[in-house]
Amino acid sequence: MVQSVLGIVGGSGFYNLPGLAHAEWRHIESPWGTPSDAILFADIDGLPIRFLPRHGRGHKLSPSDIDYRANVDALKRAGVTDLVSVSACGSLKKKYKPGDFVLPDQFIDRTFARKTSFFGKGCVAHVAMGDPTSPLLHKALENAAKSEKIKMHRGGTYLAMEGPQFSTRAESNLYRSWDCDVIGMTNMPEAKLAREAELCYASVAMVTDYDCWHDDHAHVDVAAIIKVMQENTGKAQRLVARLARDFPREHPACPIGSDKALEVAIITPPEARDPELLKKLDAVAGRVLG
Ligand SMILES: CSC[C@H]1O[C@H](OP(=O)(O)O)[C@H](O)[C@@H]1O
Ligand SMILES: Nc1ncnc2[nH]cnc12
Repeated sequence: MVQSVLGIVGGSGFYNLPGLAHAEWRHIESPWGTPSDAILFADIDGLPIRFLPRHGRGHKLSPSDIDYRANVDALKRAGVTDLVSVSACGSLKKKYKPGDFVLPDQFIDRTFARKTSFFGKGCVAHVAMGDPTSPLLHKALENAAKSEKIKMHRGGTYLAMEGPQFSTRAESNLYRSWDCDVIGMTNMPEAKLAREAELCYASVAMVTDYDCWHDDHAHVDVAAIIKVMQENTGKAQRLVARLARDFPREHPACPIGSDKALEVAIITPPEARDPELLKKLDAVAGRVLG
């Protein structure tokens, strides 16, 4: 049996998880770089929780400066089996209002200045990304939202842009014409790397604004985002606490195979693999590389 360890990546405005038992910030080293911050080790009703503030406490890292590989690797080293991202996002449709929570089940990656894979020269792997999020995590998050009376929309496409500037109106309308639902700057390559690390992944996208396409709303700015985020953070913390209390203590096998993603992904044969790269892959791919 594999014990569940719930990882939480806190986005803008979500830098701490107060009131947890046995809470302790621990620095985890990663061969991939420097994680955004120490990881808060704690538990809720006996379920181990590992919390990492994505931009660091004090919001010191922009979306392009975050070392997503180091973050996912450090969370894997900290024992995480299931990873929930909590993010601020802009709404690309009228039906998603500031304060609403969305559970995206698809992503479009428009980022271009980030390291997107643990694999490469000396060990090539191609993981499946057709279904990038975990249906079991979605169900658990939906139930937690229901119990906490938080409005949540299940499903939708999250457009990940590079930033740090917000979109032009032409870009925003382009993404709307692609039928995207919400926009943010961080869930890619995070979701790809979580899959490579065989972590079940889900993102809670908390709507803070209507980006810049909506005639009846002012264009997005950070002050407005912070205001909505302050209202949202309490809700997000309640959601996480409820999710943890009701979470299965034994990690259930992922119905879409996220927790076994590497079994059918590595194409480089053992004799051709680079030993230096294999050393760095000890946490994310140790299960299959031995
Ligand atoms: C502070 S507004 C823009 C910023 O907020 C979101 O971050 P996160 O996903 O970590 O909550 C968005 O993606 C941008 O990075
Ligand atoms: N409109 C927006 N675009 C990109 N990232 C965001 N994060 C919050 N609102 C956003």
